[in-house]
Amino acid sequence: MRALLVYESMFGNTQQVAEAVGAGLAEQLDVTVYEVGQAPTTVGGGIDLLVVGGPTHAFGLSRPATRKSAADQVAEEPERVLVSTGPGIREWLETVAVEGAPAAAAFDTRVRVRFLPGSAARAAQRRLRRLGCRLLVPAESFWAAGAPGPLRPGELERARQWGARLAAVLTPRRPVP
Ligand SMILES: Cc1cc2nc3c(=O)[nH]c(=O)nc-3n(C[C@H](O)[C@H](O)[C@H](O)COP(=O)(O)O)c2cc1C
Repeated sequence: MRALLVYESMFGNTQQVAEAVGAGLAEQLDVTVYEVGQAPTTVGGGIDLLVVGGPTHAFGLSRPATRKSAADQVAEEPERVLVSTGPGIREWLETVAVEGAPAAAAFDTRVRVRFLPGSAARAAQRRLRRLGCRLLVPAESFWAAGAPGPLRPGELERARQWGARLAAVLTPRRPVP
């Protein structure tokens, strides 16, 4: 079975999580991981699972202004590299054509601050549903220690396990871990 994972990342946290989720999915599926600027404009009927991930910006999916704010932050720190330089997951989900009602799931990265609401993954999940996708599991968040980061300890392993579990839910021939 085939999976497509599309991620957006400014500072690199979501990119790392995406690669870990991809590794978990690859334990059972044929998976291709795309940075959103490189992602196809059509998700064909041969894709069984579509996974999208992005950073939470201003309580939801990024917008041009929030991406500019992140890019400005990166520009001030010469050791950092901006990962996504073009449109984000919001824009990709607004324009992509999805064929064949695939299964889907969404994740984000964000900072764990008390009473700070909002999740890019939940916003992406609503859009995936509108595109006719069947959500396999609830939206998942992976935690950064702050903006820009780094990720909290253990989050990459949790991301790999989440990917492996997604694949197992999609192909329940083996017991779900
Ligand atoms: C402009 C901007 C707005 C943000 N807004 C939120 C927010 O509302 N909630 C949150 O939990 N984190 C917020 N963050 C933190 C990011 O979600 C977090 O640093 C994330 O891991 C970044 O992922 P990336 O490295 O893939 O870009 C914001 C970061 C930026 C740059």
